[in-house]
Amino acid sequence: MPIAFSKYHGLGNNFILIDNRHQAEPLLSQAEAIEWCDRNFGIGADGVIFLLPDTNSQESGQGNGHVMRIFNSDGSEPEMCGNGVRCLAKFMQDLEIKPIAADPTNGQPNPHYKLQTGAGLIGLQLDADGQITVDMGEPHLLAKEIPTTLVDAEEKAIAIDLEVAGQTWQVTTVSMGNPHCITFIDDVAKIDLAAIGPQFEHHSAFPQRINTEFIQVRDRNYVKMLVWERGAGATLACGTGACAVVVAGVLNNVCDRQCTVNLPGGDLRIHWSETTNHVMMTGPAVKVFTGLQADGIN
Ligand SMILES: N[C@@H](CCC[C@H](N)C(=O)O)C(=O)O
Repeated sequence: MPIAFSKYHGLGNNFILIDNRHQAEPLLSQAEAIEWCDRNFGIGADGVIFLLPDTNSQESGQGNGHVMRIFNSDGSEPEMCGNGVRCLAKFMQDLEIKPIAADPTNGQPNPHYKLQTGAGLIGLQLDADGQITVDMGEPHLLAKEIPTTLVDAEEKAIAIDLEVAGQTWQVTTVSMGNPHCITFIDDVAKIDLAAIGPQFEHHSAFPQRINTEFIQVRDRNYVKMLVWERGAGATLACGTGACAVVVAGVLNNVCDRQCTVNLPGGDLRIHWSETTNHVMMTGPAVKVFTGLQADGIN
């Protein structure tokens, strides 16, 4: 049976989405995901995202019965994806899955979905202007949570020197469920992403590899970001990365908690709440096309 799929993007970070609600295992293997993501011989994408049933949450009454899983374009499985989860919220709307009703008395001014992910239960608000606001949960900062060997397991790596490609970079590491290494620099235009990105990704200080964000601060509320993603390479945007950047910016005292992150694909609005410690991310999600798997790809 050919598999039906849809293509969505969040600021150019693009994904193949599969309605996988009828079975608990993803319809594609990790090897097939590599073929589907190939931009020359496949559909082309930064990753494949599956909307799966969540029998546990249905039983416990948590969430509204769905799970997100994602494979990167190299077939690896990350814990979380910020742009991907917004695309999935749009996909759920397009599939006419009923959202949970707004409840302003309970801090929920808009209809929303709840999804289980590798980073825990995520709340997705469907904003009146068509954007999606995601409660990305709390950042994790201990070295053992990233993981990184840059400092002792129970310590935080904030503004630590790291040697990469014969240069010393000052880095801060943050987990938004998945691992990020952030470095603040003078000018992102000077970065040769294809040359330097893989050297960060595979550095021995990061046993589970790493996503790397190169950041130029324009002012405390606006930064410019280039990203090299673990398992996907240079992408036009990274939602978890933008959240990690604002957390790192606050910890390094170069950003405010409310900050716009400008990426090659556009802007994300990030707010790291002082009261809840949760990071909120607001941005768009766009449907590009739907299709049916052809014979050419497995
Ligand atoms: N682009 C995503 C992150 C996808 C996962 C990442 N490549 C990883 O391996 O951790 C985002 O928008 O957050």
